[in-house]
Amino acid sequence: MAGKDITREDALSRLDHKHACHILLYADSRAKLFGKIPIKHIVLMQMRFDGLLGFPGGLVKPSEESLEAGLCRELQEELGVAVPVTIDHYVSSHLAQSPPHLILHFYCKKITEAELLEIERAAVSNAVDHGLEVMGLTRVPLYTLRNGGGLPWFLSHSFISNSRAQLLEALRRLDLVSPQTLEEAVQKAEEMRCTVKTEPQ
Ligand SMILES: O=c1[nH]cnc2c1ncn2[C@H]1C[C@H](O)[C@@H](COP(=O)(O)OP(=O)(O)O)O1
Ligand SMILES: [Mn+2]
Ligand SMILES: [Mn+2]
Ligand SMILES: [Mn+2]
Repeated sequence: MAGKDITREDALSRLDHKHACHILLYADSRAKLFGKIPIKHIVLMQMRFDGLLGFPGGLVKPSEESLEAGLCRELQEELGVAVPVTIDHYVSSHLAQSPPHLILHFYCKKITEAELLEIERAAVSNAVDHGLEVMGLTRVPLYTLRNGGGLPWFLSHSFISNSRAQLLEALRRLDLVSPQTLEEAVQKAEEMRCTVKTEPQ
């Protein structure tokens, strides 16, 4: 996605801009798909009201609340639980090219598998936005099956704003997927996206 990364300080100096904060919550897992494919890590995303994939979070007004307080508020609305987020979980700020004057702050936080399960449970029963702004939470498959299923097919879906780039950057930075697996998955997803486009209308 076009646009450019800027510093947190630069971002916060732009009071005439809109600010949004989103977070990648993840946990280690010993689970195995079909009893043999190690899951290794669980990464949470959400299916939004507009049919696009994105991370939990939302618009924050720095003049009224800190970025982290605003993100915590959004997580309460969208996940139905209080997820403590501090500046320690802050990763980056991105000045979007379009729409203009929108800055996207990104966070990552490692939690336990039990905490992540509790979030998934609470989202359905407690989140005010469940079934409205948030159609539901999803886990990101981090493995690649022989037929290309898993991460490649997930990456071939449509994502909001720069959330796909945020996901890829986080998977690299946190070493949740090997560089080779990630590269291959991105490549396969590209091929699939092209295939879908060429199908007869
Ligand atoms: O996951 C995301 N990563 C980067 N940018 C995102 C993500 N989700 C949305 N956005 C962009 C595009 C949206 O218009 C704004 C506001 O976010 P949103 O979550 O839709 O806002 P509310 O929850 O409605 O407050 O950020
Ligand atoms: Mn909001
Ligand atoms: Mn929201
Ligand atoms: Mn949101």
